Amino acid sequence: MRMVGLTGGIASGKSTVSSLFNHNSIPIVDADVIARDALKKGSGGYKKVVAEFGPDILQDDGHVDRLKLGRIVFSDASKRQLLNRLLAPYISSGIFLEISKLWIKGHKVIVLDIPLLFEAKLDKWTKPIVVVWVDPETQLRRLMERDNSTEEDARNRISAQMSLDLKKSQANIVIDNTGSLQDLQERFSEVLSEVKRPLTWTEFWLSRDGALSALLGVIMGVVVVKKFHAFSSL
Ligand SMILES: CC(C)(COP(=O)(O)OP(=O)(O)OC[C@H]1O[C@@H](n2cnc3c(N)ncnc32)[C@H](O)[C@@H]1O)[C@@H](O)C(=O)NCCC(=O)NCCS
Ligand SMILES: Nc1ncnc2c1ncn2[C@@H]1O[C@H](COP(=O)(O)OP(=O)(O)OP(=O)(O)O)[C@@H](O)[C@H]1O
Repeated sequence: MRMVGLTGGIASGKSTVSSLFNHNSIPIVDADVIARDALKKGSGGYKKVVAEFGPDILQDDGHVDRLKLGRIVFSDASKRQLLNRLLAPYISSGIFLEISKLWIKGHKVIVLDIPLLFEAKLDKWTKPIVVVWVDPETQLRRLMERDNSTEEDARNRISAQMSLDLKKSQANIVIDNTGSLQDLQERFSEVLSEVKRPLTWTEFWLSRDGALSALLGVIMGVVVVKKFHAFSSL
């Protein structure tokens, strides 16, 4: 199985690119969705986070006030590290579970949309790594427009992540998303054909069909050797 890593900076356009993959029948594992589940009221992650951050981060209905928690962690690196540490086991096991489900279904190519792919050192499990890059002014503008946030909040969120230029330098494929959605669609078509090229042997053996072929090969090998032994001892 080929596990494509999709990452970038906040509001650089990862979700937009991941929906293009989805429209082309390539399944997505979305770490933001898994992280949201990990903070759902009553979950293990929720309990740990509330125990550490206190009930002040809750809304009246008991759900986490994400805007409030976001303001706290994106303006304080130590609080952010604490939140990351508390949620990391739930997020990584959630990612593993989603990958396993797709493996069982026999998918050959999947995309892991993980904003903190490099920061969480998950990059070593994915190849190729696609980084969605935008120039800093466009990133700030799109983030403020999308989240209806102040410049200060937006800048805090951007600086909570590894620099987008550093991510770009570690990518196998870069999508420059500074232009229009039409430009993005054109670049995406090139990327899609790269991502869909035939699997390498390693990727094939890591897929469900490859693993089953290997298992079948071993079983047949054992049967042939046993038959040969039985025949030669006559
Ligand atoms: C702090 C929280 C509650 C804010 O929620 P909110 O709904 O405002 O933002 P959302 O979850 O949609 O995240 C938006 C983007 O913020 C960035 N981001 C999220 N968490 C982090 C983090 N810990 N460090 C740096 N950037 C982050 C990502 O680019 C993400 O795509 C939430 O982001 C959270 O629980 N973060 C910790 C979990 C995590 O690490 N998520 C990223 C998955 S790899
Ligand atoms: N090429 C583009 N032209 C104009 N707007 C765009 C373009 N690409 C993305 N956008 C818009 O920019 C915003 C950020 O994009 P998107 O939500 O895909 O980013 P993201 O990287 O997934 O963000 P996050 O890290 O917060 O999950 C969205 O409002 C999206 O509609």
